[in-house]
Amino acid sequence: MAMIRADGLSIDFPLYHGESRSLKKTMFAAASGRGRLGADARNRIVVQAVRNVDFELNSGDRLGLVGSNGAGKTTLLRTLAGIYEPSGGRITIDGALSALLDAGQGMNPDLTGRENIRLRGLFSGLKAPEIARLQDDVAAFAELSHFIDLPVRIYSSGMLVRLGFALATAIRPQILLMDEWILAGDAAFMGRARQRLETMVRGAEILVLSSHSADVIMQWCNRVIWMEQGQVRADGTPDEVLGQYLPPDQFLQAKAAIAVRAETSAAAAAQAA
Ligand SMILES: Nc1ncnc2c1ncn2[C@@H]1O[C@H](COP(=O)(O)OP(=O)(O)OP(=O)(O)O)[C@@H](O)[C@H]1O
Repeated sequence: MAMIRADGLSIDFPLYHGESRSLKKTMFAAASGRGRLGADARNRIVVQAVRNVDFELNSGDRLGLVGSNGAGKTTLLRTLAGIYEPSGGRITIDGALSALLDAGQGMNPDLTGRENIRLRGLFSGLKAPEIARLQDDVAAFAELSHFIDLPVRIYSSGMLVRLGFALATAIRPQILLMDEWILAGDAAFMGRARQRLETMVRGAEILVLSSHSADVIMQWCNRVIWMEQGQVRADGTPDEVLGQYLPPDQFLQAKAAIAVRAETSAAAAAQAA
């Protein structure tokens, strides 16, 4: 069973040369009222990107992170991925984790798509027949046709997203972290990506997704944390949290769009039956 727990988690970024008295003054003045700058134990000025955050996620939780620019969503994801060390508090993670934080992350741009898949398979300890299956699965899902045998550096951003997503979900992680770059995929890909993710999460895994799109959060998540200035402002179901986070008209619009989509797919399923 997968699990993630954050206890009193804080992440500070020191601002170098912060010892300078005039810079300190300027920074504190610039931040007055926002409360995002502080000083660490060595009296350096720090940006407090995440402050005292607590949550626990268990198998089946699909968490959406929302909040304005600079709220701390990406920093939180990167810390869960092990890229940043907490400055305070702790994170406990139980389960194999895969992070999709940048399109092209972990890929060698000079290798072809197929070679990159092979590399990832080798890195994950797979044997030759398993790597061959992985290559088939990823190539089929990413639908890159002949581009799969061309260097990744010539891929469009959408192609890179398709390959990255297919790869990250092919070697079934128990915990998947995603930043919103996945939205660079086109509508048809997004539909297939959601299905693949739903199958994965139905197998009792955990998803953490940061996005500015209420639509995506409503479709993909069953829990939402609203972050502001590095802190948790609200934590609950998508309806509870997005109802507070979004202006009323935008919330109703997003709900209506989801309802229409559900009706359309139910009608399509009935027709196919
Ligand atoms: N490497 C860094 N060095 C210094 N400050 C940083 C660094 N990374 C992020 N920050 C600061 O931490 C705060 C949180 O940034 P973060 O990128 O986590 O926000 P976000 O919620 O993901 O924003 P957005 O929606 O714009 O992507 C911001 O004030 C940002 O300037």
